[in-house]
Amino acid sequence: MHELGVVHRTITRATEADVKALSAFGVSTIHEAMGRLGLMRPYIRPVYPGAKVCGTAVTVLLQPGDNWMLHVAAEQVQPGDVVVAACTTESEDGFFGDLLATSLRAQGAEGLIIDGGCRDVETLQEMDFPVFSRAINSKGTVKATVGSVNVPVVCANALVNPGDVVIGDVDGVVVVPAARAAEVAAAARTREDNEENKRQRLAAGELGLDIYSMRERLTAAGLRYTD
Ligand SMILES: O=C([O-])CC(=O)C(=O)O
Ligand SMILES: [Mg+2]
Repeated sequence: MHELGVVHRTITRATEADVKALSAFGVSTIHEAMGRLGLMRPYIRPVYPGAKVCGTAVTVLLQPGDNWMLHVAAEQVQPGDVVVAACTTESEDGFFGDLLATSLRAQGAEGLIIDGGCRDVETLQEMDFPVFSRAINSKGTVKATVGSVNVPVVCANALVNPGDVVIGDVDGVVVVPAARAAEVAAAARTREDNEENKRQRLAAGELGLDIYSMRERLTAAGLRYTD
């Protein structure tokens, strides 16, 4: 976030196997499985219903109202990447639309996460090119000031290093450090198996109060029942 005017061409991506393992889980499960870390702020939303993405981060540091670096980033994309664009300060301009989506897809990108605005949403939906953004905004941008590509960025409150795994769905966007990807995928599997057991018991009418042995602690906390 502090290096301006730099493109790192060599990055270490999480392995394909780890990305595939994480892609089986939702954002909420992954965020819990990694110790309630890695979540972007909830103002980042899918631009159309059903948008989902999972892949390795190519990071972009944008300047406000300027989308030059997205064109620079397109050249660094490899199949399976997700472009993650942060900005040096808050900006909700429409940095991205269907032309850039066409370019990113041609390079193999899976989607875009942007702490800024996005436009051409109807076409993005037709293309099924998933974008998660902080705004939908027609306002155009210029190409005048350099930022960086593949530097560590803070995007909507989450630290993203190039090569990390980013997962987006209707619940939000979570970032898993490349070095933790296998461990987090295993923890997510355990968590999901455990949830399936709870789901069945709750559906059968058992109460959370009993499944989680809450009664004693509630009494100790001073909860009283009256008839
Ligand atoms: O071209 C731009 O500045 C952004 C856009 O609308 C597109 O990529 O289609
Ligand atoms: Mg456009």
